Order: sequence, then C-alpha cells, then structure tokens
Amino acid sequence: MDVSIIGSTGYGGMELTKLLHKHPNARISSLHSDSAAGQMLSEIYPHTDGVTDMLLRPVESDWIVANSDIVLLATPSGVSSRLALDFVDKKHPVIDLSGDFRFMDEKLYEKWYQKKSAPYRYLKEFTYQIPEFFKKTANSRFISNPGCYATAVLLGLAPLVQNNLIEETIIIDAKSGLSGAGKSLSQSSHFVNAHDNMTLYKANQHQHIPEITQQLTAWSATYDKIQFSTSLIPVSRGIFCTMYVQLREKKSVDNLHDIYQQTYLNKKFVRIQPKERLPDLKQVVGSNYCDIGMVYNEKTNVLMIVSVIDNLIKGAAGQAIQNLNLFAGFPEDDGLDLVPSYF
Ligand SMILES: NC(=O)C1=CN([C@@H]2O[C@H](COP(=O)(O)OP(=O)(O)OC[C@H]3O[C@@H](n4cnc5c(N)ncnc54)[C@H](OP(=O)(O)O)[C@@H]3O)[C@@H](O)[C@H]2O)C=CC1
Ligand SMILES: CC(=O)N[C@@H](CCC(=O)OP(=O)(O)O)C(=O)O
Repeated sequence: MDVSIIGSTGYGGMELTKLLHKHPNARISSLHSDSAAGQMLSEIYPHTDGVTDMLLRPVESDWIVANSDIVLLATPSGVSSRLALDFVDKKHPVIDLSGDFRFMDEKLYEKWYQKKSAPYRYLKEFTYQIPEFFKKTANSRFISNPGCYATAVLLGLAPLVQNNLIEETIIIDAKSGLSGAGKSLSQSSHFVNAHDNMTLYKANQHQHIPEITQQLTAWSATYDKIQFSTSLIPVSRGIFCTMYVQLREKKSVDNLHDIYQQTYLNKKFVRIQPKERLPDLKQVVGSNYCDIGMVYNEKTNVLMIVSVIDNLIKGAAGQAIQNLNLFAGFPEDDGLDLVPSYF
C-alpha cells in the first residue's frame, strides 16, 4: 500500500515516517510539506540521512490522489478540515490525526476548538475510530484518529463504562510531555518554563472533554460529564492519566481485574497490569502500548485507574498506523512491533 503523509516535518508526521519505514505491507510513496517543499527531509532533520530521507513535495491533492492509496494528515486542527475536503470529494482514503473530524456537530467543534468547522456533509463521512473497538461492519475510508489524552482516558474507562459500574462522578487528572503540544514553540513550552516545573492548563476548557464524553455516552448514556484536568510535565513524551471513580457497588479486586482483562482479551496493545500494580510512564514510551493498572479503596469505594501511553505513538502516529492496518486488512500490529526503550 502506498502512503502519502502531509505535515511531514511535524512531530506526528515524523513519527509516521519512522513507523512506516519498518512496515512490512505499506511504504511511503511521498512526503508533503507546506513549510519545506522542495527540500530533502535530511536538510531539516539530519538524523534521517540514509534512512528515511526523501524529497518533501508540495501539498497538492491531485498529485497525491494519483500517486498513493491513502493519505495521512498530520496537520494542525483548522488545517486538516481544509485539506481533507478534496480527498473526500475524490473518495481518496484519509486518516486524520487532528481534532477536525472527531465530532458530527459543527457547533460543538467551533465551541471547543474556536475554529471554523468543516461542513457537516464532510464530517459525516468520517468514522471516529479507537482501534480496540473497531467493528468490521463500520469500515470507513475516512478515519478520524482519536486525540492523545482521549485515547488514554477512553481505554482506561471503557471496561467500567461499558459495564455501567460507575456511580456518577468521573475525575480525570492527566499529564503530558511537551511533544504533545507539537513542534511550535510557545511561552509554556519554553525550556525555562517547562523544565523542573508542572503547569495545569485549559482547566474545564480542554477540547478533549467533548471528545471523551461523546464516546462515553455512546457506550452508556449515563456518563455525559467528566471532571478533567491537563498538566504539562517536563518530559518529552508520554501521557500519565489518573482517573478516580466511585463504583455503584462494592467489588473485589479480582472481579475488577477480570473485567479489564476480559475487555482487552486479544487486544495486543492494551496491557492490563498485574493486580494492584500501577504502570509508570517509561514502560510505554517508544511503543504503541497503553498500560493500565488500578487500585481499589474499599473504605471509599473509589477505584483509581492509571493509564499511560506515548502521546506520539499510541496517542497519534502508532494509533493511525493501527487504524491503517485495520482499514487495509493487514495484521493490526504491522509496523508496530516496538520495544519501549525505558532507559
Ligand atoms: N503531538 C501529539 O502528541 C499529538 C498530536 N495530535 C494531532 O496531530 C496533528 C499533528 O500534530 P503535531 O505533529 O504534534 O504538530 P506539529 O506542529 O509538530 O506539526 C504539524 C505540521 O503540520 C504542517 N502544517 C502546519 N501548518 C500548515 C498549513 N497551514 N498547511 C499545511 N501544513 C501545515 C507543518 O508541517 P510542514 O510544514 O512540513 O507541512 C507542521 O510541522 C495535530 O492536529 C495534533 O493536534 C494528535 C494526538 C497527539
Ligand atoms: C501537551 C499539549 O499541549 N497537548 C495538546 C494536545 C493536542 C491535541 O492532541 O489536540 P487535538 O488532537 O485535539 O487536535 C493540548 O492539550 O491541546
């Protein structure tokens, strides 16, 4: 399968390039860049010299449609919504990493992203796809890849929500490394601000709140609100997400653990930790794994769940490749046999 990437010089685009380099059934047919068209990738990133180096072509949809089987959009929200339209019109398959096609509702998108939405007739062509819950019947050629925080949260809560086990309040405290913000420098990602520091941002205003509740309510209508906070932590990669939920009734640790294992039976990329063990960040960084652990407090009846991912892999490029594999009928782990680096 021939794959084109747009937004090639961004963090997500670069991660896609790296993963596809090792893919047994897909190859990169072209890299496209707005800022660096005409240059070689190695002129911008010398580490790609002799490995994944390629010419960066301009972003031209006709050329891409003629020369690839699918296009991956690793572009910012507000840009994907513009670029995708030509491909949808031409029925050329798309996987979009941005937030632009995650809602079926223009107003909802505009409220949370503060940007103009793609028209509804395009939104409705896209399927929001968490690969672990992919249904063959819903196979779509236009796929909206879940957001990074949303991925960690939804995988961590799915077993409880799908089985209606939560009393009401869901409190989520998520922390992300700086690559989650993309490569553009901002005041908050400046070394002096980020190093040795922790900053909570977008309190009650994060754009992944409606994305998370949209999926939770699709699983069980009761769960239409969450308390969600996001913080920057001084690491390059990784999302560490702690969730607190009060259960409807008391459960044994064995029972809860079984429910999680059952939900992710044969789901290679979700690893449920042994009972009472919580994952750390580095055990997933550099891989497509989402590791989930939990601790139950019998006195308060609160279950604390910890879910960790690499934001650029399971939270973005790795999940996009997983979705590409499902779309193409390739084994789900093609190109994703990655060992976390840990040290
Ligand atoms: N970083 C993360 O952890 C995650 C990111 N995402 C989403 O994935 C997408 C990519 O994120 P990320 O790689 O971090 O972002 P970056 O800012 O690192 O890269 C985005 C790239 O898009 C291209 N681009 C920017 N503006 C335009 C434009 N006007 N027209 C065409 N291309 C443009 C640029 O590449 P070039 O100049 O080469 O075209 C840029 O490098 C975003 O939508 C983000 O929200 C989703 C989950 C996690
Ligand atoms: C650390 C950091 O800044 N992370 C970004 C995540 C960006 C992202 O994934 O946004 P969409 O997928 O919704 O486009 C944020 O919190 O906005």
